[in-house]
Amino acid sequence: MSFEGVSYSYGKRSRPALTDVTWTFHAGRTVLLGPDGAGKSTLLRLAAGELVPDAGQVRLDGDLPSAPRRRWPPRPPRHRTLARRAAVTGWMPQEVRPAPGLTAREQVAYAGWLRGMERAEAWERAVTTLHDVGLSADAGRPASALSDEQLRRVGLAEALVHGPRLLLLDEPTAGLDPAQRARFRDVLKNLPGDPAMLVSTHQVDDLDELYDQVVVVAGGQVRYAGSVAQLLEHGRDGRPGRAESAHLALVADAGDP
Ligand SMILES: Nc1ncnc2c1ncn2[C@@H]1O[C@H](COP(=O)(O)OP(=O)(O)OP(=O)(O)O)[C@@H](O)[C@H]1O
Repeated sequence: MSFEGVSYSYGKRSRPALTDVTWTFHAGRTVLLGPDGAGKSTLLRLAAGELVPDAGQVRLDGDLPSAPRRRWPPRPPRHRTLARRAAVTGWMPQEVRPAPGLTAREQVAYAGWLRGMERAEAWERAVTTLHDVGLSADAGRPASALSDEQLRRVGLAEALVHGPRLLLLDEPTAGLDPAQRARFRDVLKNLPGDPAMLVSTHQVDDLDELYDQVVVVAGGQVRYAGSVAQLLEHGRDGRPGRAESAHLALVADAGDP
């Protein structure tokens, strides 16, 4: 997936959430870092096809460019592009909500159906996907009765059920305690098929356990894209291996608080 000169604003009067972002996602696991309001969620939502750029293009490998948002009426190729992106990507937003009245299995199967799977296939795949995220025992429970951490795993299963090539996860471990975070990280590490991932987070203590690439976003721009090992060399406090200081140094360089 590549971003080519992508800009996005939520409204005419608001400051752009992303400005002229050019960046290419490479296979593997990439973590997206940056302060609050940096533009991480916006970048992920553009990657998922949930938002359409004001300017520039977000492309899957070899696909058609997405038309700029303000071109009207939208042309059929754009719809085909977005439909394909929905099939190829799996998207987990920051907040996973329980679907009222549905069990965990029904919620995951419904997500599969929305992504174009046959009903029977989605129903069966919901079982294997819930197994993959360690929730087999809870598949028949109402989603609303699950803990916050279990609900995140339902959200992950929803993102995975249709077998995407690229997982896009927006702060999947925010608000979890350290033990829950470690459990969620193990689930991500051991997913069958080892899908490519782009994951935003504020947790920087254990980056190298899961990720190989890092992107740092600040002020709506990509300030750094490279390997985790290279990022760690950016620390200013003379303590190599400290992702926290390395990432803060980059953000400070960008003039952000
Ligand atoms: N729905 C929205 N309407 C208006 N402005 C928005 C909306 N969503 C985000 N923004 C603004 O766009 C900018 C980028 O926000 P975004 O959520 O992408 O940042 P983020 O890096 O994901 O932040 P966080 O780590 O707090 O989730 C911010 O200035 C934010 O206030």
